[in-house]
Amino acid sequence: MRIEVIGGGSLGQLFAASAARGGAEVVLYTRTIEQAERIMDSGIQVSEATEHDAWKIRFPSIVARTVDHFSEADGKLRWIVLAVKQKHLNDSLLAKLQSNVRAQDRLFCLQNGVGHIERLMEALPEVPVYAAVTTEGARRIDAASVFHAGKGSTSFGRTASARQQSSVEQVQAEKMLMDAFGSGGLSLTVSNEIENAMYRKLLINAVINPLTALWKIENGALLEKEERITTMRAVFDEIMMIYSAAGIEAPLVWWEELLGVCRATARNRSSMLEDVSRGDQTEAAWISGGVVELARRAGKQAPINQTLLNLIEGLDK
Ligand SMILES: NC(=O)C1=CN([C@@H]2O[C@H](COP(=O)(O)OP(=O)(O)OC[C@H]3O[C@@H](n4cnc5c(N)ncnc54)[C@H](OP(=O)(O)O)[C@@H]3O)[C@@H](O)[C@H]2O)C=CC1
Ligand SMILES: CC(C)(CO)C(=O)C(=O)O
Repeated sequence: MRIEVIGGGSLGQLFAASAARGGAEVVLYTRTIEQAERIMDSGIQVSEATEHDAWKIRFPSIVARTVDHFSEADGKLRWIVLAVKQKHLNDSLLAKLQSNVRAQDRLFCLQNGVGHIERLMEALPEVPVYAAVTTEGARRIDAASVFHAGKGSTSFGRTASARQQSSVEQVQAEKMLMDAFGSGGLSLTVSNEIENAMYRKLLINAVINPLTALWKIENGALLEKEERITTMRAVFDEIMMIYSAAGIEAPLVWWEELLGVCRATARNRSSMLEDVSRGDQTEAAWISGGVVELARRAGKQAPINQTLLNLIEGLDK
């Protein structure tokens, strides 16, 4: 089996290096030639937070090329791990996928937020598209090294509109993927309710990310002031109202779980705070904007999430 990872950032380096460590044949596609050459020369180093340890994976266990070399598979089972950000999923990358990804391939999408799975399924109607929801935390150090900041797990599955009776090939392909990543140190499980995981993660990101980015605080600091908790609750309640109108099952215990994520990631700077601090485009359009779109489709308004989106986009360069 071959695993091809598109995007050599934080998650891309972690997933590519882990799959290679687990014995899969791995190709990592980078945006720049400099990064591909650097990885071919020195490999990828992964620093583990928990083990105070670092490990390295080198050519020939891992091959790096620029994304211009991404092409059709040679008939072998191929998983394509899409590890770019939402903003990178532009027409040019979609066209590249349309030209080179076939029905026998499988697409594994790690993006936070919503909207991308529908878009990919529409662009690639023959291809099995899997949504992946991960609690792994990774931070790119440089072109060839990554910090595995938080050890988590990843659920993956096909959304209801695409889910069919599992074929033997599908079950085998999913098992091979789980085995490869499992041997490399990443825990993956197949989920038959991936939407539930996606909407739970969307809610967590839609509350934590814009507020931490606007207030310029670490995740744990959200719990330090009454005004912050009251604001979080207002965003949470609006999303729960929209989920209910959209027919999305969302238990109230998600509030406690959200507070738990703030505690568990207390010293983290959210990805949106990081993007805003660097002056980069954020994923707000697919997070707060994703909530606004869900509301629109359910015939509801989302004034709080719309305002958060405007505030964040107003900051963007
Ligand atoms: N990091 C994390 O811990 C987590 C991230 N996620 C989600 O995963 C997704 C990826 O996040 P993350 O890894 O942090 O993002 P990064 O910004 O670290 O990585 C994205 C990478 O994609 C590369 N890229 C952009 N366009 C292309 C292209 N056309 N072809 C090939 N490579 C390209 C970028 O290259 P270059 O640097 O050269 O521009 C960059 O290296 C996001 O949607 C995020 O929300 C989810 C959970 C946890
Ligand atoms: C869970 C959380 C909020 C952790 O920081 C995250 O996913 C992010 O920063 O994007």
